[in-house]
Amino acid sequence: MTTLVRLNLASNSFSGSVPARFGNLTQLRTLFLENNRFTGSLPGLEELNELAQFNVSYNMLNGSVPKKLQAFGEDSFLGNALCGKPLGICPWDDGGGENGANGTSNPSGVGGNVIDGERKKKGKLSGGAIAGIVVGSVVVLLLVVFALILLCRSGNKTRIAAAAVSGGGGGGGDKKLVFFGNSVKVFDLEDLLRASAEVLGKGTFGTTYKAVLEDGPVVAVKRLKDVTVSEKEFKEKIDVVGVMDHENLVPLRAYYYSREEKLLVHDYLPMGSLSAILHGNKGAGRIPLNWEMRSGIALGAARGIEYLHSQGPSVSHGNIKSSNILLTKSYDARVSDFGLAHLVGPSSTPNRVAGYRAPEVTDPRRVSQKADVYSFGVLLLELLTGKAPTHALLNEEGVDLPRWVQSVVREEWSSEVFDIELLRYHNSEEEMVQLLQLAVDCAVPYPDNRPSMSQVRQRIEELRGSSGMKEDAQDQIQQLDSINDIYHASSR
Ligand SMILES: Nc1ncnc2c1ncn2[C@@H]1O[C@H](COP(=O)(O)OP(=O)(O)OP(=O)(O)O)[C@@H](O)[C@H]1O
Repeated sequence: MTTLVRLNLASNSFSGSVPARFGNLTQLRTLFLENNRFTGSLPGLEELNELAQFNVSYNMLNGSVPKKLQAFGEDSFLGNALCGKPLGICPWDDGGGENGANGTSNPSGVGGNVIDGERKKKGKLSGGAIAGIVVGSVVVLLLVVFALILLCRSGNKTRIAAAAVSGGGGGGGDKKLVFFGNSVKVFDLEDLLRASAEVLGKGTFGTTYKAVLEDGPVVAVKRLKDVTVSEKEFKEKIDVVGVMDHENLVPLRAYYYSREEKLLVHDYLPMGSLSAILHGNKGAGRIPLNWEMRSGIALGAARGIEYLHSQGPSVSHGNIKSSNILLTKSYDARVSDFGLAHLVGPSSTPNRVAGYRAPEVTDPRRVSQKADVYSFGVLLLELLTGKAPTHALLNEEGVDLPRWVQSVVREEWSSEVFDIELLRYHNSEEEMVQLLQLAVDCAVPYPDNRPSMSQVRQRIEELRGSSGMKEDAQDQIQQLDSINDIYHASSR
């Protein structure tokens, strides 16, 4: 039978699948199977190299035309559910029946067993498809590597520009940066939005960026979130902030207000915040803050807050904490973020903010001057102990500083209170104890028992002025005792 050259079974009622054994008829030149009821897919017939005439039209075949048979015309396959060259493209293929390359086809046919079709698609990819996938994968990989290199080089560089501000975003296009007082207008909104920016951190009121303007200054830009007040009220309140002018405040240079976006532009202080310096880098290369620096920072911050309070009895900072005490290169303190607590809605209070909050404060938008004094007292405790304050109930790391100091002082472990980095300054122990007492005075639970910021500033000036006076250990113990007494009195 292998020498058979012509097989014509056309126009019978043959059914079942086309026998794969036809593939053994290697001398076959003619194979006519049309007008039968053959079902299933066509076998590959790989060995039929001599085949010149072929017809399977008007059967019930399905699947793709094997590659070996694709040279025959359309007429050879009509009246079936076959696909691929020379018929239409198979739905599971994009290359004209390439599935049949190895003599296989979809056995279940078009619209038949989809899972099987999928299996074949996955298992029998053409050379072109494989090459495409390889090239595509390499290109994607290169792009990812390139993007990673760019990311590493630029740190967390970004742009402040939001669609809303850049013009088309509905109502922002005609708005401008509003500058305060003597601030030189060396840049405009476009410059600001074009500037390369770096996220400094996310706070209670929004995200703060460091923006480096082309041929201009470096500024800190805060994108406010949850601003609840109207534009009129915002302008009134921010105007009050804008006119504040003191060497211990971070000046507000400009603001931008649109429906979608509210930006505040401050001077950028490269040394960062007291919080970062106290609690940030604990490893090698860390510059420890000595006593002189710490008491100087306490004094600078106290002067800044005293100035704010001097603007009127209802003027308070509202958010005193160590990340809002920024430092110059000579470690002078600059108080930032004043007046913002009155602009934004009562959002969830982060743990680190709650640790500074006076017990009587229920609405973070209404913080009295005495509540500022409480927060400043916690800040002093932070400076002295080196510990980050958090609220006792929310405590994850850090401590409820007033309570902790109270418990330590009660046990009379005086030196335990102070930051280990301060313990080497033996000559300043008395000043440290005095500052500790002041901190405790500020953080008493009853607002009326707290000193004013003027008194606080004065006491810091005095204790710094008394440097190197007496070193009487007995005195220090007495002072610790008096702190103890204050706590006992305040908790009664
Ligand atoms: N003008 C500035 N110069 C340098 N660093 C700044 C400046 N303003 C803010 N930062 C730093 O950017 C970070 C984010 O500040 P941001 O004020 O947004 O949040 P926060 O101080 O942590 O919290 P909050 O919003 O409650 O004040 C902080 O580490 C802060 O010290």
